[in-house]
Amino acid sequence: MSKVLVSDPIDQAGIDILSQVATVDVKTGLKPAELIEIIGEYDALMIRSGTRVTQEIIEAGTQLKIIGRAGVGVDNVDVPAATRKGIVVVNSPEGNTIAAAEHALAMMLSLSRHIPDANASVKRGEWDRKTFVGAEVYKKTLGVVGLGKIGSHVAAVAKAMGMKLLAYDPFISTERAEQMGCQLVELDLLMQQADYITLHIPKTPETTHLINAKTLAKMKPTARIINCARGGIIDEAALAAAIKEGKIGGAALDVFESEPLGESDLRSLGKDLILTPHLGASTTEAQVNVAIDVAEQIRDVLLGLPARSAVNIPGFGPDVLEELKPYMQLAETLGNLVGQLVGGRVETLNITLQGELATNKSQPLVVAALKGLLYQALRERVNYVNASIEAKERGIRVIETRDASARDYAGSLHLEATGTLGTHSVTGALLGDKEIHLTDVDGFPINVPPSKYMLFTLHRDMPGIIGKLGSLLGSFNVNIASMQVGRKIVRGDAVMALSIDDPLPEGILDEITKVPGIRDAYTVTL
Ligand SMILES: NC(=O)C1=CN([C@@H]2O[C@H](COP(=O)(O)OP(=O)(O)OC[C@H]3O[C@@H](n4cnc5c(N)ncnc54)[C@H](O)[C@@H]3O)[C@@H](O)[C@H]2O)C=CC1
Ligand SMILES: O=C(O)CCC(=O)C(=O)O
Repeated sequence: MSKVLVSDPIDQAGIDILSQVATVDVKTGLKPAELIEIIGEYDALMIRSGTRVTQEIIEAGTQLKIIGRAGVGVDNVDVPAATRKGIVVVNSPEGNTIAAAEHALAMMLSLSRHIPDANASVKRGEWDRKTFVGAEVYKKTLGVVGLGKIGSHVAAVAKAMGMKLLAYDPFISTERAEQMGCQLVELDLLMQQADYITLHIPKTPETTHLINAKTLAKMKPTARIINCARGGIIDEAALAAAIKEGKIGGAALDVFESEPLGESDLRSLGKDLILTPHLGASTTEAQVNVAIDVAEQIRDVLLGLPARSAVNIPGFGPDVLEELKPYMQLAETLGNLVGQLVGGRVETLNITLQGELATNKSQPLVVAALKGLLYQALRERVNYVNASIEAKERGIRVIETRDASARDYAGSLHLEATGTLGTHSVTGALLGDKEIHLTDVDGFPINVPPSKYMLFTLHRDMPGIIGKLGSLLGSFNVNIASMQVGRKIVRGDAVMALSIDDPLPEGILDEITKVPGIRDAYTVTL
């Protein structure tokens, strides 16, 4: 049975799902060295933001197949290191969207009305109504930095509260922003004009200290900034100074450059700064959502199925996967087959997407074909995550072509591989949307379903050759399940595709190529 380590607090709903297919150990609060020591036993690791999955931990995770982040941000996982090792990294892109958006809105209102400090003063026995005079958000301008899932929800609620909306997001269109009632502007303008600024962007090298002394200096002295996205997007020292010097109206932070927050100037600032301990996703609903979402993906991957939200398998979104699922196996089978026909080192793989596939997203099919192609070399070590990297590292050039005019089948794939030993090609399609058929080998039309053990010959189409091959195989006790010849002209060159019940015994290939008329023979295990 597989083993899953859960190293951060995860809702029981997720543990229950994992327990259907694996032994689950919940060990929270592990130090990095402790995690390194035990991670080698586990097939999957499930985390929240508390565990930092470094390259060292990934290297030690020799059995790891998947890392599941029960949340959105995967900045606490060394994703490139996981990808190199073929480990799938999944997250829950939507499970905590509402929770994080509502936390940002709560921060905005709390800041405007000084709720945390007013509450603390009443609890101290005071009745101070002067210090805590606030400001309305109605008709004020909210600047949303990052108009993705969380930013959009914040914008929708803020609009309903009567706020004017500016947005900065270089990756969305003006039309999309307008649909959400936002005017898309540059960051500088947003910083200058907004009364409230809320950040909803990932932490990347480009967004680290995006908000710094210079950008803070552009804000109105009354404006307030909220960060419920990631620590480090705001330069904390510059922010503390700006608040202390009264250069801005205030800030609310849920996330910090280093978590848990240690010694910091931020702790000593008064009512114009609100701090929460990374609570954006901490609602009962969100924790159930993300635990189920990620646990289901871990379960699926452990069962050999694809994950719906893998962050390191480009182009494998759930909608694309659903559409291409039947063709993925076709691409993988053809890749495996052509790799074995070519033998040796492959230098170039030409992939032609034909018919209806010509208009589809092709990346998953290319990855599946490469996974098949590399199977002989890497066996179980190649998967959808690392197939492209492995191909690149082996110097395999991938050329993609589209041919919408090919109409024999709704959609078909043609793979041509060139290696040090020569060039071979295979074409395949789906019958009845499901059943894989080989429709062409080396330019010769055939129509056979692939089987586990196959023999292909390139021969001269002449009387007696099939009989001779049949007798030879019989003399080696090889049972033929099916056989088909593909030829272009009568008595010209031809290809024979045989499905056999067992692997070919040693030495028989040489005997086959000695049969007069047979030029080449290839045995394949799929
Ligand atoms: N405090 C908490 O507990 C939580 C924090 N988060 C964080 O919130 C952030 C946003 O999450 P989602 O909305 O789900 O992500 P998302 O991927 O839906 O949206 C992010 C948006 O940021 C934009 N963006 C990327 N780089 C940018 C840049 N340099 N400048 C401006 N915009 C840029 C993207 O185009 C996208 O529209 C993430 O960092 C996530 O980790 C998410 C959930 C809970
Ligand atoms: O696990 C958590 O509570 C943090 C959530 C978060 O920051 C995220 O989903 O990106």
